Amino acid sequence: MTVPAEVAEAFHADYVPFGADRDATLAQERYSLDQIIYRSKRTNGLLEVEHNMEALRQVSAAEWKALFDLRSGRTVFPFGSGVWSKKEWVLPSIPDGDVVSMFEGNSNLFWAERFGKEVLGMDDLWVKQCGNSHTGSFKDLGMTVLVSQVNHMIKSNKAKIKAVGCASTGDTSAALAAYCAAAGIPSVVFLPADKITISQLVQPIANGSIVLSIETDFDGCMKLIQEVVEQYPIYLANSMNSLRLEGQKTVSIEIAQQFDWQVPDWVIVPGGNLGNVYAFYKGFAMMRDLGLTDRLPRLVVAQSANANPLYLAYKAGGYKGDWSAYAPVTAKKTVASAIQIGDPVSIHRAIRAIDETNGLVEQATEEELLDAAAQADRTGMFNCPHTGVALAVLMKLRERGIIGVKDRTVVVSTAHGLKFTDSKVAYHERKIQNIASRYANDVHRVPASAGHVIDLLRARGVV
Ligand SMILES: Cc1ncc(COP(=O)(O)O)c(C=O)c1O
Ligand SMILES: N[C@@H](CCOP(=O)(O)O)C(=O)O
Repeated sequence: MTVPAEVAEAFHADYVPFGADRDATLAQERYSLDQIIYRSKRTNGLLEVEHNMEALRQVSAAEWKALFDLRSGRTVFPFGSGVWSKKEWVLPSIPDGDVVSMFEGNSNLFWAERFGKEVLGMDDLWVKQCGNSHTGSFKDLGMTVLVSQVNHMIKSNKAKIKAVGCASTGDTSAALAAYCAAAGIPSVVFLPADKITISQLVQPIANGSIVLSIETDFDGCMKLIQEVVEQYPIYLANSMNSLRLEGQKTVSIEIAQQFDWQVPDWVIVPGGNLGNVYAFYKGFAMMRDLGLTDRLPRLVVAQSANANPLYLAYKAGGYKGDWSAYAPVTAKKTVASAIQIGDPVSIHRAIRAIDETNGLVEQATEEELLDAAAQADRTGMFNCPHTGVALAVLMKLRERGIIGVKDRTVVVSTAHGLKFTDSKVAYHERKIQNIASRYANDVHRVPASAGHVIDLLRARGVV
C-alpha cells in the first residue's frame, strides 16, 4: 500500500496558536515549521502543529491502518520506527534522509495479568512500556521529531541553529543528548543540581552534551532556558515546543494499533510538565477525526502529591469544568523526581485533554507510589516511580469503583525502572524515612556453607 504522489503532495503541517481550532481569529496566525518560534505573537500562548486534515482524509481509514500496520517494526528507514511509520501524520514534509531515528516506539503493551487479576480484580489491564526505548523513557518519541526537524533546518540552511537545549528532570536531557549525538548536532542541558538520578545524569555526559548543573529546581531551569533561547541561536527542545508532541502523540496511535484499532476505556498518564497527556489526546483525537476509531478514551493525569498543581485545580473546580483556581506550586521533593514540577508549561493543554475526554486527575503520596510500584514489580514489572504514581492512582480509582472490573485500562509506564534504582534499593532496604516498605524484599547475606543456605531456604519454605 502506498499513497499516490498527487495525494501525498498536499500533506502539510504548520504552527498555529493553541486554541486556533476554536477561534477563527487565532487561526489566521500561522508559521512554517522551518521557523524558530515557540509562542503565539498575538496571545503569547503556546503553539500547536496543525495538519491539513482535508488532505489526510483523501486516504481512507482502512488504507491508513493497512499502511501503518505494514510499516511498523520493519527495517525500511525511517518507516520501521513506531513514530515514523506514521510520518504523514507527524512531519509530512521532511525528506526521509533528514530524519534522525533510532527506531523508537513499537514498545511492548504489557498485559498486566497477575497484577490486574490478583490485586485489582481486573483482567483487561495493560501497561504501555514506553521506557523500553533507546534512552529509557518516552521522550525518545518526541525527540526524534524535534531533532529531525533541526537537522533538516540546518542542512537546508533554513535557520541559524548552533545547538539544541533543554531544561530537564533527567529524561528529556538524555533523549536530547542521544539524538543530537547521532546527528552530530551540539546539545546543552540545564539540569537542577542534585535533583536527578545518577543514571540519568550520566546519559548526557556520555553522549557529549554540554551539561549544566544549575543551583535551582526544574521550574527555575525552565525559566532560564527560555531566557537563553530568546537571545541566542540555541533551539528549544522542551515540550513547550509543539514539535515534540507530534512524536509523542504516536504512542496513542500505537496503543490503538496494538488493540487492533480499538480504543481502551481509560489511559492513565503520569503528569509533570503536562505535555504528554495532551500528546495522548492529540493522537486519539486525530485517529477519531480521520475515522480510524470512533471514540476517545478517558484520560487520567496521575500526579505526585508533592508536585500536584493540576490535581489541586481539579479538586478546586476543574472536575466541573472550572479551572480558575489553578496556580503553580513550589514542587516538593519526591522520589518521582522526573515529575517534580510545580509550574507546568503545558497547563492549558492538559486542561483541554481532560475536559475533552471526560478525564480526571488524581494524586499519589510517596508511600502510595512506592508501594504500588513494588507490588506491581512482584508480578513481573520493573517500574519507575512515575509509573508507581500511575499504578497507585489506578488502585484508588478501582477502589472507588470509578474504573470498573471490566474496563480496558492502559497505564502508561513513562521510564525504565533501571534509571531509578536508588529509590528502589532504598525502599527494599527500608531506608526511606517515614515509609514502611510494606512490599520490601530482603537480601539474605549468608555464610558460604550448604547448611546455612538450606536453613535459609527452609525458612522461606522453598525446600
Ligand atoms: C519518567 C517521566 N514520567 C512522566 C513525565 C511527565 O511528562 P509530562 O512532563 O509530559 O507531563 C516525565 C517528564 O516530565 C518523565 O520524565
Ligand atoms: N520530565 C521531563 C521534564 C521536562 O519535560 P518536557 O517534556 O517539557 O521536556 C524531563 O525529563 O526533563
